[in-house]
Amino acid sequence: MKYVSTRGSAPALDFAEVTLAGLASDGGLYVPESWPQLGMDEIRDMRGLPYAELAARVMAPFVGDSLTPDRLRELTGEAYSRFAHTAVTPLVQLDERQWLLELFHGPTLAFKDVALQLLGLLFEEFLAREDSRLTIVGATSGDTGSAAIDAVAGRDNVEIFMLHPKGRVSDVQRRQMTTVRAPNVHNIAIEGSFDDAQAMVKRIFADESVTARHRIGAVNSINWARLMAQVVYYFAASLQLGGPDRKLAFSVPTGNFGDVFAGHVAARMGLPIERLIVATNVNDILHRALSNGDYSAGNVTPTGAPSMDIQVSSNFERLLFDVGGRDGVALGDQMRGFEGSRAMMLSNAQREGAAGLFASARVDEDETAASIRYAYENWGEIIDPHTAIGLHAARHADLAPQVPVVTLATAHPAKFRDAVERATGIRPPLPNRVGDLFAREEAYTELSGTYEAVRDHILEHAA
Ligand SMILES: Cc1ncc(COP(=O)(O)O)c(C=O)c1O
Ligand SMILES: N[C@@H](CCOP(=O)(O)O)C(=O)O
Repeated sequence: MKYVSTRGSAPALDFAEVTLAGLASDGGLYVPESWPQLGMDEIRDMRGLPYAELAARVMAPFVGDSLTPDRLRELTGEAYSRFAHTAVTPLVQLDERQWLLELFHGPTLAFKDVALQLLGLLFEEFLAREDSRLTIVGATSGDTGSAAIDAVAGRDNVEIFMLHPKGRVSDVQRRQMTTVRAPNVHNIAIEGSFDDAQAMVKRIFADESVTARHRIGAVNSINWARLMAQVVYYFAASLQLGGPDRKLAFSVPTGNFGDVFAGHVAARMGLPIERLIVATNVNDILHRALSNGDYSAGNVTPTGAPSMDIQVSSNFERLLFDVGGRDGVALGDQMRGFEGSRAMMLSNAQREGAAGLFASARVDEDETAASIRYAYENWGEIIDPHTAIGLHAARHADLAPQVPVVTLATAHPAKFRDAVERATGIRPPLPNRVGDLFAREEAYTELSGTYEAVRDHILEHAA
């Protein structure tokens, strides 16, 4: 399997290379040069497999020759051994139609663990082969940071610099990052938004003063391996609810468009999916883009679902590439135009290509709180604000009544205790697996929002 850049001019790479590269050298994102196809019988045969085994089966075509099937199975077995639920991503039925796919049973309580527990192992595996080191630079609106740090803390051949927007993540999220004491972990709080942090990360990849001295790697969903691992739970949910012989819809709380793009990949591989509902908060660039083609980024508005306080959604570029004719050169021009003006209109081909599978909804702060309350009062379920946005969109989706709708429950409610308590009066306790989070000392560096300050800090502290 080879991977090509969405901007058409970076070299094609294999899976091991793409995992270590993160971002393509032309500023684009890597995607498989074609989608592996699974037949209906092949998908049916996967029913009943343990999650780690299912993961190895679904991912095998993407991994290609980079790992033997046995080694891939060993790594998925190890990656999912730390989850607190034997199903890894269990389904919970809410009523005859609505379901939750709980993705927060990993060590740091959000869906990011599903991919990052594996990515940490993949880094170790591929770096060992080259006797090489990786300097990871990442941006987080709260959840990727802790999941990535958990996955790489203490490993010899990687170090991680994680940027979060100061004051814009929950106290639990911040502490899950800043209380990890390992010599290879560096937390940085910047003035600004997640978009600012993500733009700096992309600039680091293109900055020769850094890349000449350090091999830079990515843990954000710009890294293809992140998305690949997220494809698996679409199969897991579908197989439990009658797939591939019954179509499901998925409602996905969306920020950087990684999670829902993984659903698009599952559909491209042959999994029958009725609809992917892109649920945004008031930072609604994706809802505008999908409903009227207007992809223009305003300033980020802080909300009670801070992990989705994102305007520039990296993985949307992957969708535009895939549904808009896979013309990397043209898309490169379009994306560079967007980077200059922060605005663009989708082409007709891009809009029509997306319309086949995607729908979208914008959910405001009052609706989010009402959705948390609704889940509690009607089903006794305590859900976090991100999940609540997905559930609101699921309940109001325009779908045939017989189609089951699975909302991706992306974070544990305890990560956003204040918002949940405001909506329900109940303060969800932190699960034991996060330990004495509030007794541990925090350590992080605060930097101004300038690129130079961040770059110089990395150059000064990278081993
Ligand atoms: C809890 C939670 N829900 C939803 C999202 C949105 O996921 P994505 O960025 O893959 O669209 C994020 C992070 O982005 C998140 O942390
Ligand atoms: N919500 C994310 C934002 C980064 O998204 P990623 O999936 O590209 O890593 C976070 O919590 O950090």
